[in-house]
Amino acid sequence: MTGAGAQVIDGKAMAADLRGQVAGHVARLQTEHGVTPGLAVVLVGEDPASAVYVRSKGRMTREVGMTGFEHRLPAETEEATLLRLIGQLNVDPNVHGILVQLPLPAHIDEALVIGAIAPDKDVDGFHVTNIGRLATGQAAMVPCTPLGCLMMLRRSLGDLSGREAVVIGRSNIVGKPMAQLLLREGCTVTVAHSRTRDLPQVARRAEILVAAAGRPGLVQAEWIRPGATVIDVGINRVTDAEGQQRLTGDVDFAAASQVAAAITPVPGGVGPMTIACLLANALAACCRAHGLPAPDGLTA
Ligand SMILES: Nc1nc(=O)c2c([nH]1)NC[C@@H]1CN(c3ccc(C(=O)N[C@@H](CCC(=O)O)C(=O)O)cc3)C=[N+]21
Repeated sequence: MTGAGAQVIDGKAMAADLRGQVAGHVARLQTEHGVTPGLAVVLVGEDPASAVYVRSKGRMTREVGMTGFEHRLPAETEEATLLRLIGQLNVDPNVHGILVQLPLPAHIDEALVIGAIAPDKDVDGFHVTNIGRLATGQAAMVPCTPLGCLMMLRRSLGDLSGREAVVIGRSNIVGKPMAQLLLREGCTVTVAHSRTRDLPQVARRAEILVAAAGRPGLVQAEWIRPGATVIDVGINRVTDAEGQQRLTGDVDFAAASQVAAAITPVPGGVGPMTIACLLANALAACCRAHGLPAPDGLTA
């Protein structure tokens, strides 16, 4: 079962397709209801990697026909100032989704800031209300990265129920909500992390392996059960032997491809789907704000 070469799940193409569907719904909302979804992105500080994501989010927001609002605040912005801005965005009828780019500077309490976002505008799905809704099976705004991963898994495997899933990583933004989503799909879910004993052996149980540890090349070929579907959430900036900066995942892609049945690449896998799901969440938030049902199939 090895050596055949895994099917590469094309996140870039899936994301373009999803954005196309979002654009269709945005156009329909405009003609039938005179409503344009608005997405506000707040960036505090000058982190260059963050600035790149904010720019591509802004471009794609406009490409699908939504209104993008960008708020760039200096790194020394006071917490109270940021909270005041969120308060204004919460009541702005033209803003249906709010994303505060993380991480925030150390002097700002992230939990306080996320908690200040109106849950129905929380397109990241980070507010405790949305996490609680997800965990109890209520309609929730689902975090974009796990949502994108789920869509790719469904595309690759169809029904996920009864599958053995292992998530490596227990972060609030990926590992924990990913585990909740897989549980909701009927998977048997193990959440492994840096303290897990014999991580390779635990990983080898997985028919579905989600690597979200933030450690470049952590997952080796021997960690993978033959025929597994591998989702690589890692987006690590590394310097290669020639001194070139490049992006690499948490999985040793070349080696893993010889064992897995299907695998996502980095770049071009989870990253583009994350942004497309953000737009899908903003569309859903806009629909609900106007008493309309969120379009089927675009969210979880
Ligand atoms: N509140 C909040 N929500 C986020 O969703 C959030 C955040 N904060 N902080 C930063 C991280 C990072 N993130 C990425 C999204 C897409 C790509 C992406 O599309 N990457 C491309 C490559 C881009 C490149 O070449 O740099 C790819 O993987 O193919 C990367 C990173 C969202 N984040």
